[in-house]
Amino acid sequence: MSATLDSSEMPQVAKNNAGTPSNNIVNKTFSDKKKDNDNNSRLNNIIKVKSVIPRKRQDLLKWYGWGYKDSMFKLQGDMAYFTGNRYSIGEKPLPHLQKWAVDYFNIDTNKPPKIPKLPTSYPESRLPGNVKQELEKIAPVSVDGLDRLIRAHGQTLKDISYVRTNKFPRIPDAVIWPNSHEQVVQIVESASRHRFVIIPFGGGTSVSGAVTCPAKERRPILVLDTSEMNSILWLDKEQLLARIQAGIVGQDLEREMRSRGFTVGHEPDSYEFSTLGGWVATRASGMKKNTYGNIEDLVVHTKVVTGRGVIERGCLVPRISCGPDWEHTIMGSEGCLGVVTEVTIKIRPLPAVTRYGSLVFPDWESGFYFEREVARRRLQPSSIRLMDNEQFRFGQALKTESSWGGVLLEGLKRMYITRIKGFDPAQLCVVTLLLEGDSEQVCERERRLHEVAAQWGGVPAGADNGERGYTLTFVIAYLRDVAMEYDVVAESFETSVPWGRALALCDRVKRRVRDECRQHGIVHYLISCRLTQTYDAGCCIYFYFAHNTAQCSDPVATYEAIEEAARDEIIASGGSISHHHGIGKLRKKWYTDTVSEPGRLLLLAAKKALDPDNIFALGNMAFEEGDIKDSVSVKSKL
Ligand SMILES: Cc1cc2nc3c(=O)[nH]c(=O)nc-3n(C[C@H](O)[C@H](O)[C@H](O)COP(=O)(O)OP(=O)(O)OC[C@H]3O[C@@H](n4cnc5c(N)ncnc54)[C@H](O)[C@@H]3O)c2cc1C
Repeated sequence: MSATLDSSEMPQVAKNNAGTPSNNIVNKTFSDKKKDNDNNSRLNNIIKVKSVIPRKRQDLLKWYGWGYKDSMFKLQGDMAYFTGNRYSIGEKPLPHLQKWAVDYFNIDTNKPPKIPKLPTSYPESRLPGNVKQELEKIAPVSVDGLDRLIRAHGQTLKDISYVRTNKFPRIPDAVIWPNSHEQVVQIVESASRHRFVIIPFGGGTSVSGAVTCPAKERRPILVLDTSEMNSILWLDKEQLLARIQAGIVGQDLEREMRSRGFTVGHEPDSYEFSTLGGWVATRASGMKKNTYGNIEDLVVHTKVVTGRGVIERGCLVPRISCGPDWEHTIMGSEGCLGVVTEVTIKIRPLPAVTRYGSLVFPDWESGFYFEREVARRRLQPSSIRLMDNEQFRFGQALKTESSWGGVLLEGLKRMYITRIKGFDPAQLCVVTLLLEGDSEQVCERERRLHEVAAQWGGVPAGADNGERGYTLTFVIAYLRDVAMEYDVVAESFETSVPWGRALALCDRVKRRVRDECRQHGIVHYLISCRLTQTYDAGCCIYFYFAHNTAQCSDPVATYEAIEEAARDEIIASGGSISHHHGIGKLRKKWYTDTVSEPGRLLLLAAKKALDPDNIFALGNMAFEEGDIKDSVSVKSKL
């Protein structure tokens, strides 16, 4: 195997600071043996990546919400704007956003925004002093209140509401930052000896409550922050593979790969902050999965530290017919079976051409049938997304220009679409496209897509609109913070569904949400959806729901009750518990209906086999939350 490495930086060889050999957990792993063979060429070229995100995350990121501290929506007078210059709409007035927010949510912009105050006190750490000292010999440890608070949660509405009001029933007792697989082995051994709980923490972007501390846990909880484990261990240009530590953040990974002429191509909307290990642990899906695959298609090999030892396959092969693929037990295990420390992942040469595109359709059904036909013919470009009319209008509200009507409906294009084609602006829908490949492939694919679009009344609406659609994806995540400042709660939920049931599902879920709002006395709300991924057998539908909380004594509980009703409707309509957001604690209720009893028992058996002491007591999926009794309950169920 000819391995070519790119960095001249010296390796960060893992140190056992405690000075004790790792005895309990398997000492020599398969990939160590492999390293012995390839040592000379690989070890000298480990690339320690300098992450955009510092260890003190709070220096760069908001402690109470989404993303960078310097990036947020602000309402001022009758104008809205987005601060900072990290995103294309930064520091530009958004003349339509405030009117849109008032129209939909009846917000009172004269009231001062509710900006949360940093807590002044935190629960005392329950980590015993002797254990802390032992851990400090392995890797840096913090018991600082804010370090613990910001790693007590992910990004669900409840998480963010609790962090803003300092209402968490339980936060971690300490945070540790290992920088190597070997250090993780020692930490897990220590947990086994001293009976504390470990929560693996990547980017904290979970939207399922997966990373949130189990409220009932009585043992000390240690958050194992993977962010210092972000080295590229080797990169093989011939085999198009790279072995990477699991804590690398998406944007760092992509930047490093691009600078060497490659891409992993996995771009979930959270990829600025989420990590490789998090993607594996949640079975993530990226926006360009049509070209590069979802995470399960990209991963070739994982190395995982469990309570029972290190689990990994002994060879690096593209496929193996060797019984059920247990690596799929790790993918989607949501931190409950162990810590993913290293991942071998496919890489691709950078495409010669990246082209955006957009199409306008007279209504949702036409756009939907276009997408269905594209999937039937397997014509999907890297990304293809259909937005409903509500989202089209929201896109208009985020325009930086002052003329109402929007980019899509400007000038001649506007006249063509509305007057000549006769599209109703209150019905029309937009498809955004992202095409990658060589110039000829991209042109040919675009031509064929336009041909199919024409059959469903679709009209090309230009590259700028497509690009804008994709780049705005990253700022949309910032809206919830400003919404909460004006008493609006918001969240997204998603599903996968067979083609034949998708249209009915969208209809029924929207109707159910409207009915629920009526029953809860909610007048001002938004329910909207888009079709974000397509497959041979169906698609992913992604809903946004937001409402004014004026009528709600407990806004989060009301939101959750409505989302729960929506999920019941999804399941009744033939949809799944989740397409890529995972189960966590939020969607556990539907786990047993999704997986039959033998399936649940198989998961519990895997837990018993890999984590007999219930070190990873996160309480996600089929596992009960928390305290030491739960490990017994897992055992007794078997
Ligand atoms: C704005 C926004 C957009 C999003 N868009 C997408 C999207 O397009 N596609 C998508 O799939 N998801 C998306 N998500 C969800 C989320 O980003 C993914 O679930 C992501 O994979 C989580 O990665 P993370 O590193 O942030 O993990 P975390 O949130 O830190 O953890 C998630 C779970 O994985 C476990 N875990 C993390 N690292 C490890 C590890 N090394 N070993 C073992 N367990 C580990 C944790 O214990 C936890 O149970 C989005 C979320 C937000 C807030």
